[in-house]
Amino acid sequence: MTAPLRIGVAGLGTVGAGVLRILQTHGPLIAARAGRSIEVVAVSARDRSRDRGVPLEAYAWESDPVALARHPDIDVIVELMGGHEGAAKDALEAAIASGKDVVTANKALLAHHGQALALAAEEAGRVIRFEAAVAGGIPVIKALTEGMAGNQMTRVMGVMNGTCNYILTRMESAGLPYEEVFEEARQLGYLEADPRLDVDGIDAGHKLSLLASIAFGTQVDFDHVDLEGIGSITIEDIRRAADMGFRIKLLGVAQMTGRGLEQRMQPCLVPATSPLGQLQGGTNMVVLEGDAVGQIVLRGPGAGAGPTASAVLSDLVDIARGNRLPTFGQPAMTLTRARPAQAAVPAPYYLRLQLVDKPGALAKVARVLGDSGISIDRMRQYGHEDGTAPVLIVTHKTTRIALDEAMAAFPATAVVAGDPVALRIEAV
Ligand SMILES: NC(=O)c1ccc[n+]([C@@H]2O[C@H](COP(=O)([O-])OP(=O)(O)OC[C@H]3O[C@@H](n4cnc5c(N)ncnc54)[C@H](O)[C@@H]3O)[C@@H](O)[C@H]2O)c1
Ligand SMILES: N[C@@H](CCO)C(=O)O
Ligand code: NA
Repeated sequence: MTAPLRIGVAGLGTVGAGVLRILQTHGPLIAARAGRSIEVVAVSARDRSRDRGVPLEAYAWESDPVALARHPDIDVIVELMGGHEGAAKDALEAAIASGKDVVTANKALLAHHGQALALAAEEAGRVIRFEAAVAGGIPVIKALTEGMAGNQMTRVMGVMNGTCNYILTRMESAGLPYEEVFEEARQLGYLEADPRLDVDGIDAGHKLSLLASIAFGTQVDFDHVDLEGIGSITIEDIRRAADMGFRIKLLGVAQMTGRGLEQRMQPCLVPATSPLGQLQGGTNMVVLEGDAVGQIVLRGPGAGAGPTASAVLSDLVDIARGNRLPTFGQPAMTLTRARPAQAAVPAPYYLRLQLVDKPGALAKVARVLGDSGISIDRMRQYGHEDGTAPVLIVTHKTTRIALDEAMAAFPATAVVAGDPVALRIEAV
């Protein structure tokens, strides 16, 4: 058998401990598959004494992750610390500079510095692999980079933040408001240390930007992901959308349009009967569309020790086998800088308005929409409450610009109470 692949693990939290557990329990199985064993030489974390439920005695301890990255007896650094600056970035750069391959679960770091790190790795003849960083245990990077290598990709999309999907589906099933379910998610330990990463769509946006790079051969461009979180989604909209046959999801969509690369991570309505509409709880789903194969739907756990470590192991086995893929599916120097699309491809929208009970109110709203070139597909009015009635409108395809123009004109009609809600309906 070939010499073992020697690894150093930086970060021994949920994922790091999960990786050690798999290596400790499945060592022979993995060695048989990889053609060589994977041996942990040294580990690093902040607190040496903490009980992680896995024995650490067999490994050397490095208190400094950068020193670990420079360790002379290590071939691969597995970075599981997190954060897009500081220790994680320093450790990756040090690893590459000292001739090591890298496996990481750190979507934030790659979303911010992916292109520079990929260039540095390729110049040094090293690889960076990050299956765990996007949709955790779902082998989506592998599917895209290898399984779909013969396709011109047309669209990638998905629900890639389990916490947000948990919150939205729990609001619907328990009939609870956002604030209450958010608190529940916090108590269950689902939220990132900074919950804005989850609920503002940032974490999912990081993941989308990485998929978009591979799918479209473009440099990672997280700054141009159009981000909108789930904080303003109300139980009322979840219920009304359900009445019209939809579910609300924090959905990421990336597609190359005639006007440039569109990247969006925002709450959208999807048909309740579609695979995305059916997705419950903390599960992730990624939809990959290629011109030759059509649509592929992948569903599975996007977080947690086992699923995320499973993805890390897949990268390690690849490296052990000598499968040395470019970071983003093609050499980093050949990735183009995408022109960001200024406006999203037109789509139908869901509009919820609180209409004042006056003769001709509906006609006034319809006129405003018509004046902005928006045509109505379906409409539903509910019973009056306190002199106003909720009205739901599903439009035909329109642009967000036209919709914003119409919404800006609503106050002048004096028949729309409060702020209207507009959500895009995604064809999935
Ligand atoms: N937890 C998940 O389900 C999940 C899923 C996908 C991706 N990820 C990613 O995996 C990475 C790790 O996540 P986690 O949930 O295991 O985190 P965690 O907070 O449980 O563990 C982080 C570990 O890194 C160590 N660490 C952090 N900063 C350090 C520093 N400056 N120096 C030395 N050690 C340091 C900590 O001591 C700890 O052992 C992150 O990038 C995260 O985004 C996590
Ligand atoms: N906070 C993330 C963890 C996995 O990246 C989620 O909820 O999906
Ligand atoms: Na993955």
